[in-house]
Amino acid sequence: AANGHQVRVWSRQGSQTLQTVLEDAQIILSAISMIGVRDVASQIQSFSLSPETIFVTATKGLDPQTTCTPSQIWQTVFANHAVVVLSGPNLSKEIQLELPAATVVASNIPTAAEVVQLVFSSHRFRVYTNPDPLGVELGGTLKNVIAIAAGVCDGLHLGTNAKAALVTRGLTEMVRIGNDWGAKTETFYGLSGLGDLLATCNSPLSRNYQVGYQLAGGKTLKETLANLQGTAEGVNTCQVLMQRAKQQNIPVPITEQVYRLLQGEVTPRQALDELMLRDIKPEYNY
Ligand SMILES: NC(=O)C1=CN([C@@H]2O[C@H](COP(=O)(O)OP(=O)(O)OC[C@H]3O[C@@H](n4cnc5c(N)ncnc54)[C@H](O)[C@@H]3O)[C@@H](O)[C@H]2O)C=CC1
Ligand SMILES: O=C(CO)COP(=O)(O)O
Repeated sequence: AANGHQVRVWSRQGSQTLQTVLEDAQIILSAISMIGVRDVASQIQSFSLSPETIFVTATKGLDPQTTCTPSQIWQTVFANHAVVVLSGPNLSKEIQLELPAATVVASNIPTAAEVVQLVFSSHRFRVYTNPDPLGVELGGTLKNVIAIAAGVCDGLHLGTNAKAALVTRGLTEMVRIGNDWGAKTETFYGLSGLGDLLATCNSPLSRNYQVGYQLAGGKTLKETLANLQGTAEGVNTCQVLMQRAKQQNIPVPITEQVYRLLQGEVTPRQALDELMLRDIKPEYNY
């Protein structure tokens, strides 16, 4: 809107129908939480859209049934449309305050990513393109699980060394899973991976971080989620990730402890001990 584009917003709480809001849209941006993506995509499928309409997805989650990413869902439903992933260290409260931020847009159709880059770039929002949509999307999605762990780390007052180790080894875990999925390693070292890790693992504005912090303070997951404003996608993502890591035999020790903590199988302190007492090993298997 700040760039002079006509913007219409739809939410299921609003008075306008989805069809009215999407009429003649050149770009459709979805920031629906993961749980609603498939439902909203199938509603839109029955509308008549211009073949030029570009879909942009900002959701950071994984489909529990299929392990599909949100962009894979949009692309399956709208096979003939360009789909662009938008992801980065973008805590919405800061963007609302017009503080400077950067993000990444990625698509299999580079010209579509360039259109979206132009539309969203402003003197307060710097947008980079990237040719690896899967990596960009997985960066934003997988870091939510590490942000829960980072909240636990701070909630237990484990110190800066512990946090640095956790985030760094968390990134290694993200690269491992991402590579197995087909994403490029470098993408995870960019804004949508490392960048988003730095933002969400260090900010109480992150809902995923808040979940970990509250659990470390002795709250149950139910109590924590009941008091949370917005969606902490990492809770569901962690389940999907564990399932996939087991199937593919990928070592994900941090994700596994977050999973066990969310299931109530370990306390935050036990999860910490389990991580610290693992077999010693080289940092990388070159
Ligand atoms: N791409 C990026 O840089 C960022 C992405 N996100 C992601 O954006 C998504 C939304 O985050 P927030 O806006 O903070 O969460 P939120 O919980 O505040 O909003 C999600 C919205 O989705 C709606 N929704 C859920 N199911 C629906 C359905 N079946 N039909 C219609 N609407 C439905 C909810 O009513 C809610 O209004 C999350 O996946 C989050 O991880 C969040 C921050 C930055
Ligand atoms: O992804 C985000 C910012 O980039 C938002 O993080 P949370 O979903 O943890 O609030």
